[in-house]
Amino acid sequence: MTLTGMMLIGAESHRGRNGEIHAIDPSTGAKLEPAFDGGGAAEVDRACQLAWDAFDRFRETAPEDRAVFLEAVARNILDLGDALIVRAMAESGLLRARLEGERGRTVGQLRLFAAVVREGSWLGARIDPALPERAPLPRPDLRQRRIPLGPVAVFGASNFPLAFSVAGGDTASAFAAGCPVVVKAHSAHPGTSELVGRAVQAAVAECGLPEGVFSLIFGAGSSVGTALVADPRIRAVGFTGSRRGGVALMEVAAKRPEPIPVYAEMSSINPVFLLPAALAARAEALGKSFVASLTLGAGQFCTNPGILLAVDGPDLDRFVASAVDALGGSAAPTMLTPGIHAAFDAGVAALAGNARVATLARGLDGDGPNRCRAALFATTADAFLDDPALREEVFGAASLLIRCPDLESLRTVAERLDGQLTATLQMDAADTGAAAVLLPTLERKAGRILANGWPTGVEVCHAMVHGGPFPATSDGRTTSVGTAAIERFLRPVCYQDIPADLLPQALRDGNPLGLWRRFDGALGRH
Ligand SMILES: NC(=O)c1ccc[n+]([C@@H]2O[C@H](COP(=O)([O-])OP(=O)(O)OC[C@H]3O[C@@H](n4cnc5c(N)ncnc54)[C@H](O)[C@@H]3O)[C@@H](O)[C@H]2O)c1
Ligand SMILES: O=CCCC(=O)C(=O)O
Repeated sequence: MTLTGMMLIGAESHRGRNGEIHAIDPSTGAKLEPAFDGGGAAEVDRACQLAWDAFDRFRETAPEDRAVFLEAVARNILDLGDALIVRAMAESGLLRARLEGERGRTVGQLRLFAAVVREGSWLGARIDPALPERAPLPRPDLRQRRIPLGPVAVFGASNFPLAFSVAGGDTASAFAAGCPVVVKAHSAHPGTSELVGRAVQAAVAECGLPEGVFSLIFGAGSSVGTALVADPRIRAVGFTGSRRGGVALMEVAAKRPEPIPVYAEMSSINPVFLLPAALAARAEALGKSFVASLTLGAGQFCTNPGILLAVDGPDLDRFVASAVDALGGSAAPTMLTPGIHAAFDAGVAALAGNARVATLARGLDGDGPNRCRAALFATTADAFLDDPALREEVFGAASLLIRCPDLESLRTVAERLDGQLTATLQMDAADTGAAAVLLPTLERKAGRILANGWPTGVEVCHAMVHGGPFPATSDGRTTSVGTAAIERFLRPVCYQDIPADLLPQALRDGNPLGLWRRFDGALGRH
């Protein structure tokens, strides 16, 4: 497929007039062709109107039809073949194996949501039949199902050009819920976005859905994103990116005459607790596996282990020696964009220049622009508690070890942490007591708690939580990965004494969709 540089507004390919966006190959610094047209208020208005016009029809598509649509998107992405991988490699600096894996995750995610849509429990069907004889008052017939919120604005993320972008988890879960989607493409990978966007656009047409189910808009800067979130026809937002960007969009959404939910995944330093017995038993192995997680994909994961906490002593010294050795020999991969590389270098320079922080190791330098030289720093619990700057995310392969005098201080530091996507315990059986003391704190701080693993690499499944209290996300009640992500885009409606032929299929007598429903309190296929 030849790239055109045009936006996709419903079924049309559309030329924009608001400047040009060029992808940059971060491994060379070279501009990539073609130029992509920037959109503006006119494109936002048209895409939102089409999305609104499509909403009532799309939300009442039969579960089977919506599932077939999600599967068509997955198939069309695979049909793009190697051209998609080659373009994504050029635009992101990510390696082929990583992007092929990410494509598998993206397609698998779409198919998983198709299965969820077919299964139907997301409809949350409940029926409390009328009790006309009840005294002192009769009960009316009450039936509840969940309906989609309306058109969703999705912001593609720079660090997962497939799995968190145009047809990534936000889009898949919004489609599954029955919401049309308007994507604001990330300017780091416009070609990848156009390719995937065309795959989605074709699926909409193949499935006979209204064209406004999907649009894709480009735009440098903040104006397109701001206009999209402010548009009254947009009813929810999915975002993965910087804390600054996410908070700005939360403010736009909150100031609307009708505020809407923003599901922004923003900033997390993912603490890892190295508990004493685990350190005593396997400090060297932990040092190596930590560096493997830290340097994966140049550390450009929101789940990257950005701080380590441990009780100081000889076992921690063994961990440090092993980690320093592994990190000192780690190559310098290309980062996603010059801006992300500059932010990483600035964050590392700030830590290196902090009088209460020691630089333990730096990775190898690399030839070429935008290289990520991994970094490991150390500080004390007191310094960490005193200095809020030490709690900020440095996006990339940088981590800070907090040497704590004892387990009590480990817990004090844990209590001071901001909200996190993950918290990890490296523990052996003899650490169970210490872990049990930390657990209530970690539950309050994080969306996912791991034992003896590393936080990078998020499973897409039913039990996953990729979320957490602010600033990890804007709304810690939800997840952006896994099938529970569909919940973000639904709301309940109760039908009281509504005549049978007006009821939605999900709530009709005889259960025509064969759903699991809660009937008078009992769950079953009633
Ligand atoms: N949490 C994560 O997973 C994650 C992922 C990628 C980047 N980041 C962080 O974000 C930094 C910048 O990277 P990025 O470009 O991917 O993220 P970003 O937040 O700058 O941009 C993400 C998207 O939001 C839009 N946007 C940003 N600010 C906006 C505003 N004020 N109003 C309207 N739209 C706005 C951008 O145009 C882009 O489409 C990185 O250095 C890193 O610190 C975090
Ligand atoms: O960067 C955010 C997502 C991280 C992720 O999905 C993973 O670690 O697999």
